[in-house]
Amino acid sequence: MGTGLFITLEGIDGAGKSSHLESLEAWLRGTGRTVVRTREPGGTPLAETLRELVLQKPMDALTESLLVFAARRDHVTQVIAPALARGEIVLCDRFTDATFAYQGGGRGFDLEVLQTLERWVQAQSQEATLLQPDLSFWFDLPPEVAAQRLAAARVPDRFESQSAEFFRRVAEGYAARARGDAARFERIDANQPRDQVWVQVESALRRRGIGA
Ligand SMILES: Nc1ncnc2c1ncn2[C@@H]1O[C@H](COP(=O)(O)OP(=O)(O)O)[C@@H](O)[C@H]1O
Ligand SMILES: Cc1cn([C@H]2C[C@H](O)[C@@H](COP(=O)(O)OP(=O)(O)O)O2)c(=O)[nH]c1=O
Repeated sequence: MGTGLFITLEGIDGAGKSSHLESLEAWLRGTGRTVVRTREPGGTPLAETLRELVLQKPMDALTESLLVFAARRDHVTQVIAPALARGEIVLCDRFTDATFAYQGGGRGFDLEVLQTLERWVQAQSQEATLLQPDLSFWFDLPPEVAAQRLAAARVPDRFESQSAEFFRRVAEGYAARARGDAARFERIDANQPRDQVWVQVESALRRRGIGA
């Protein structure tokens, strides 16, 4: 892998990720680097097709996990790894932490199976390590606040229409993942006005020497 930078945005639905993506992308471009903005599930024609299925069709948790990891495999090989090898910044709306949070936490699916799929999909040729983000922003917002924001905002998809209890488990899934890899995560207190949320994002970037 080259000297690229892999940044992901995570959090429960309604936590405010999309609201900050554009400013984040613009800020990163302002550092003079090329930015590839993408999302999961999705980011390639095949993965976007799989996204439609995952977001719309009923299926069990193993099928869901296999489809999000199949989408991820295509995305990693076609888009993410090549961009990082060119030294670019990849800014991705969700990645594998979302699988551990939604399929693992929310749906209660076997974390060991998810770890196996993660190893298969994120193995890097000729390297012992897995491809992982360099930095993951975790927009942390109480599920009841996220639900209030979403109720005012949009028609729910298959995940957004889940119960408050589901999102409490998703949030716990994110918390567990963040505990397991504390150096990679920046927890953002998303229960703040937008400008205060942005201040936290920007100061984390500067603290890590990105754009300094
Ligand atoms: N800091 C904030 N305070 C109040 N409302 C917000 C804030 N950030 C985002 N919103 C609103 O909450 C809703 C969900 O935000 P969004 O960015 O779409 O979340 P996500 O992409 O994480 O699902 C949107 O209607 C958005 O305008
Ligand atoms: C990446 C990923 C997303 N998801 C879910 C979380 C979201 O509810 C949904 C799509 O995410 P998102 O792009 O945040 O939705 P929106 O465009 O509506 O803001 O997919 C999983 O369940 N597992 C995964 O591995």
